[in-house]
Amino acid sequence: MSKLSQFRTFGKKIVCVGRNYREHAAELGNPVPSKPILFLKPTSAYISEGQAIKIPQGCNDLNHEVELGVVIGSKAIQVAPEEALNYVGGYALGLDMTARDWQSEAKKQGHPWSLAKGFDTSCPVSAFIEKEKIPDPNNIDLWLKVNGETKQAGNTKDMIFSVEYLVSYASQYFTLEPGDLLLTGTPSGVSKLIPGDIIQAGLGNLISMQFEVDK
Ligand SMILES: CC(=O)CC(=O)C(=O)O
Ligand SMILES: [Mg+2]
Repeated sequence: MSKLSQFRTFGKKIVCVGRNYREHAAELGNPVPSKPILFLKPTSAYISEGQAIKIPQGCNDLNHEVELGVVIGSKAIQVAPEEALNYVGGYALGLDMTARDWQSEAKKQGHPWSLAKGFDTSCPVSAFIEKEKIPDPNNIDLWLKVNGETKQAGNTKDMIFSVEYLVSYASQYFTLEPGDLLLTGTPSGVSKLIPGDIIQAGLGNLISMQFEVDK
């Protein structure tokens, strides 16, 4: 195994978990899942601070979803939950930007969520966070404000599936590689954004970030 403490970067595939908080599943009228719901975003979805979030053409209900991101540090293939944290290289804060109107339509039609979740700029991320700075990823606050008003305030202790379980589960199906990002699902409070909105989000007192929705 590589030296995880030397791992500093990310930017490869984005594996996302859906409905990992009961209150978020409830606010969208979705059932609580019995196993993790996984979907992917393309690497073209990444943006970092200083870049604007673009509302994709034709979307009328762009939502924010603040999420703990787990950065994979070494190749993980079918790892057990007990071993899973050994494959984590660090963390990041991520936004799973969602075209909610497109997602609702896709759900009705039984179609994939790729456009609703994977459009350009749909994955704003913070800087890399050292693994040692988050001794317990299953108990950390995450928050999001829009134009200074708190919209989301949660804690990863309310996740249905733990970080260990999610890394293990995803690794049963996808080889997780160094630099991959696992977004662990959003707490409740998602809301509609409009051009010019300023999003601020943070992970405990560790890190915060700001993104503007393109005017
Ligand atoms: C309903 C969703 O959009 C699922 C999702 O991404 C989540 O974080 O939960
Ligand atoms: Mg999400």
